[in-house]
Amino acid sequence: MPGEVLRAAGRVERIGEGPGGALMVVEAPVGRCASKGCDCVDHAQALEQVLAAVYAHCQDPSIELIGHRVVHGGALFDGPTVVDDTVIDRMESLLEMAPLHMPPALAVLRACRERMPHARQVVCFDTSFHRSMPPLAHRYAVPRRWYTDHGVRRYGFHGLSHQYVVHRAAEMLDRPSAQLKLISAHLGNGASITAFDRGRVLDTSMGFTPLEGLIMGTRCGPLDPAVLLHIQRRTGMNLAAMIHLLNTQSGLQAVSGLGRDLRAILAARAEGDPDATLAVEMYVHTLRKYIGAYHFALDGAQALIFTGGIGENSAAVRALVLEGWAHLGLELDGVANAAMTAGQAGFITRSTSPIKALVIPTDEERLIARQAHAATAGGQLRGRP
Ligand SMILES: Nc1ncnc2c1ncn2[C@@H]1O[C@H](COP(=O)(O)OP(=O)(O)O)[C@@H](O)[C@H]1O
Ligand SMILES: CC(=O)OP(=O)(O)O
Ligand SMILES: [Mg+2]
Repeated sequence: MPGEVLRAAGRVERIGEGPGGALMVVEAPVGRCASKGCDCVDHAQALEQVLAAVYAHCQDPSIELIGHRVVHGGALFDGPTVVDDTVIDRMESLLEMAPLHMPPALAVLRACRERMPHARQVVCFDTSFHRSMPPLAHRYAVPRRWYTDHGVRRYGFHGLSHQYVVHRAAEMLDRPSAQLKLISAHLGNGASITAFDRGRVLDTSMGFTPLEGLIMGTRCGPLDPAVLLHIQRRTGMNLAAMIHLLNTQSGLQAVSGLGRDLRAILAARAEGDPDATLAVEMYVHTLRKYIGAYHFALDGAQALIFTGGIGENSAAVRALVLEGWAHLGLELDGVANAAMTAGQAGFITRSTSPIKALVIPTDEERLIARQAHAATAGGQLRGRP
């Protein structure tokens, strides 16, 4: 049906729009994604559900194009890319750089190629939007050879989400994005914040992998790398095991002791649980530090965007982050903030506030659909060979 969007278990959508036949968008999930209607208990189950949804569509000859969200494009991909064997090989070489995300994405990509050979596939990368980031932000101050020979730099992630909400914010502010300085906070299971400077990314909080930056559901965010050496000396644990713990057993889950779902942590905080209270305080404190830093790095942002499961749905977190900034020119409208409903986009600052704050539901799938169409228009192939 034209215009129809089917949201199956996990993140498979069939979007019946655009030129030619139907298009399916696949986002292999990382863990529980309850806010989008998926009831999986763990990552393996989520992957199983996505594959089942792919198989359910595989007899459908009208699906001509499949768009995939892929988290890491490294230095090998700088835009949406039509998939062939070489592309798969290059993606294989990036597996280690996003260990939570790349294996399921590749598994789903392979399943789609095998089961739906009639469809073209396009991979759309979280990293592409951040390719415009200047060296002052994307370089780490480490030995030069790490950069030139080993690709050690800030890549940045959630680019599909940041790009989508920046575009929507420009519409809502009625100004071209080339004139806007924006801060976009994507707060989901993974979380990152991006400073957008009049058409390009100035800086973003995730780094070489999606581990750096903000405190997340199960990821640590800020950490002195010397901690790894200290723990290795004291416990004998190897580096791979530590990185695994930093990805899966850290963040809100580690501090609260209550798992990664911020809803449960906020509920425990309301009951006076000290670990839950500390987890929320650390989460908000880290976020406020980044917002302050980016506001100054941009020489003054015009608007701040909240998106992702937490950014879109938690008025409490938004209030904790934004309270007390009137002296900087951001006047929270507490009533508008509390009144925001799921799926709604809108302003949560007073109309007189010089700096605006907006809630914008992200739609990575829609941007993937657009990018997949654009990448296949005229048989054009993008990305470095
Ligand atoms: N009302 C809410 N209050 C606080 N947190 C929420 C709320 N609704 C959803 N969340 C959080 O959003 C997270 C999921 O965000 P989402 O962006 O959908 O995830 P993902 O990063 O997997 O795409 C959940 O783990 C949950 O902690
Ligand atoms: C890059 C990343 O962290 O993605 P997600 O939030 O989907 O885990
Ligand atoms: Mg997400």
